[in-house]
Amino acid sequence: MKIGYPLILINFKAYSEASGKRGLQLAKVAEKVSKETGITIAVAPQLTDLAFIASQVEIPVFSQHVDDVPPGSYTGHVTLEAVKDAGAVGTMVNHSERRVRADQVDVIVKRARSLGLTTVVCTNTPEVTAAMAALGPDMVAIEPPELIGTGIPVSKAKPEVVTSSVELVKKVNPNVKVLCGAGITVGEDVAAALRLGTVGVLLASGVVKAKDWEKAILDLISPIIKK
Ligand SMILES: O=C(CO)COP(=O)(O)O
Repeated sequence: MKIGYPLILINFKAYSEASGKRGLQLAKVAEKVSKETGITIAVAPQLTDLAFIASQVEIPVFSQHVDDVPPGSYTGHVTLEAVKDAGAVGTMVNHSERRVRADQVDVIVKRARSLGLTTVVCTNTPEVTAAMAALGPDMVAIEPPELIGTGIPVSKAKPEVVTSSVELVKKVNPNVKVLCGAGITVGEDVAAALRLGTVGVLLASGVVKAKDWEKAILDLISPIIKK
């Protein structure tokens, strides 16, 4: 499954609005808009819904988290192999709501690469973004935790955090793509994020909690749809 840029990655988190059947409905809406516009819209459903959703849509599906353990006697853990078997194209790592240690990120990124899985490592400051970029993920997603869920977009409230993250990643590992997230809800927030040098956004409540998912997604991508 090809991931194009700019990328819109919708994190369903543990929101009841996007779990079970509703999660599939939202993924189908994302797929519809992606197919109609040619913009890559990826989804990160709850783990319990991942395999079912991945089997029903032709857009990239990510896990929200994985553990740094191999298959084996690890009760309650989530392995990279399991999310790959479930149909995921990749995984988020170290989200501020599901932090893991840097040494675990290192193991996960290396093992994901060997399995052909795409990694999006979440970070909270430019310095942490640089450190995580050094581990060689496919993407980093800079998300100041204090803005998450506020509707106050990082790309407008803290543009300097985004630009310094982009600049540091260019220095440390220019192969790593930079996303940003936290408070992103409308097209202008996405346009601002792209102007700051990112190649996409990671978001949740602006879509998951919207009354009209299709309208919310179309608004988000309105600045990037080929005129
Ligand atoms: O945590 C986030 C995405 O992973 C951002 O959340 P919001 O889009 O709800 O601010």
